[in-house]
Amino acid sequence: MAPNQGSSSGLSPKNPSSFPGIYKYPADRNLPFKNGYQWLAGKRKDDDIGKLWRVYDKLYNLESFAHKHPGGDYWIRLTQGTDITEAFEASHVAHVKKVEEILAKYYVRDVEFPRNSPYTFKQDGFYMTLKRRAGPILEEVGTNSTLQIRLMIDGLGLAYVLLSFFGVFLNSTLLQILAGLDLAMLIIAAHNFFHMRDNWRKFYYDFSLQSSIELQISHAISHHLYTNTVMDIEISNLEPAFEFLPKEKTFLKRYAPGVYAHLFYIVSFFLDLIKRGRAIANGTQQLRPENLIVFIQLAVWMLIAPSVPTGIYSWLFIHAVASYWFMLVAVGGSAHHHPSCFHDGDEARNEADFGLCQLDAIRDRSDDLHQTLFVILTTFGAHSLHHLFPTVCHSKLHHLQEVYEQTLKEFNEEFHPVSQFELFLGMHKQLARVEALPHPAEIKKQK
Ligand code: HEM
Repeated sequence: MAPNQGSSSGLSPKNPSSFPGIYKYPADRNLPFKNGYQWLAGKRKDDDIGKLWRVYDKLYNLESFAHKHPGGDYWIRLTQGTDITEAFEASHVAHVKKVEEILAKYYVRDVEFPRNSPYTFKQDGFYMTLKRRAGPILEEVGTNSTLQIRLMIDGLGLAYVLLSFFGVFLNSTLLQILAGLDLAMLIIAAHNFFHMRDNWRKFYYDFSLQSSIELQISHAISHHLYTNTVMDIEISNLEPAFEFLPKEKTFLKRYAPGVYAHLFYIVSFFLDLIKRGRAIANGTQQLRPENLIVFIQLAVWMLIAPSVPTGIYSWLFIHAVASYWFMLVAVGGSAHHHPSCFHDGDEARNEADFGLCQLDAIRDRSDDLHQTLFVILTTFGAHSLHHLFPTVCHSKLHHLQEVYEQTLKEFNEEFHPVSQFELFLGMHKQLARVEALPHPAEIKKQK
């Protein structure tokens, strides 16, 4: 199976990606109502390694290791039958030697065909150099959450319970709006926790109509590891409403989202809930206990509200506010959809170093360096460092700033942050963009 030589001319089944590395159009990419589990099933077809796990060009049998995995058994179980090279490298920054020694114990055999991924992890490349520098720092300060950040998220959780209770009980629109905003901030904070070593705070995510395990697949495994490529389900899930990849688009596709985006943000969580219900009903997804949290909320609110219809209305209203604010921050002001960010279809680097490709697909916010941890935690801040080291708690990322800047300098790489307002405008410009960006080296020359 020879890799297809991709080009910058856009996407088609024959030429699926800017990266020569992606040589198959992702299986089931365009399935309607697709969820993360179906994305993984598509990846299993593409990676084509049976029931084993692939890391680089070796296959491992991690079946008996899953329950011993310090990061949580579900990462291993979910990814059975797939190439986990990106997940393996990006998840383990401290104690790398120990992790590699454990992996070696589960070796089965070599694999003969190339990885269906564009990314490289050369030892003298940007990412592995930075990782080697970050390792000892993280071994000293730890990767886990601090008391301060735990108090922040628990405070948001408590505030949500109180605001929603009194908002529904008193039928107060103001308190319900505050509850919805608090819920959106709570789940953005919970996003930090579902990336990390297994911990219960990830379940704060399930206080909303979204689901922590679904996001662990669609966000942590798909979006984080294949950012803005055809393999990023956060891109394909929004299509055809939002077409972020640069390619031929009708006038409506380019400009109409500016009109309906805000309506979409309001209903987005409800669409996710309907999609989950459908997937559970047709057996492509299992009902999990945490999926019931939102229905328990509904039942309690129906009981404490002045009337049953008011309880139902309050539930719809609070989740609509949460959906709107979350989507506005996550999509409307996303650090990935500025028109200067790489999107599949743009010209790719010749050497697709994993870390540099991540950075090509991100624009940091210019004021993040001066922001409080609370703002970083509740607005997807410090995005570049978070993408490079997703399993490291946001409270520890600042320890890596110095080696990050030093390594960028040594590799002669610069990534200019932009303001939050530019990110909001940029998202609409990216939707309208049909021209491919030139090669990153060309962009640098033009600056
Ligand atoms: C889908 C692939 C994988 C994912 C997403 C993943 C995720 C994680 C996460 C989130 C942590 C906690 C990191 C931290 O606290 O710094 C972790 C730790 C760890 N993982 Fe994995 N992992 C994966 C595969 C593997 C494999 C294949 C092995 C070895 C066979 C492994 C061995 C370990 C070990 C030993 C630790 C503890 C490291 C330490 O002490 O800091 N993981 N993993």
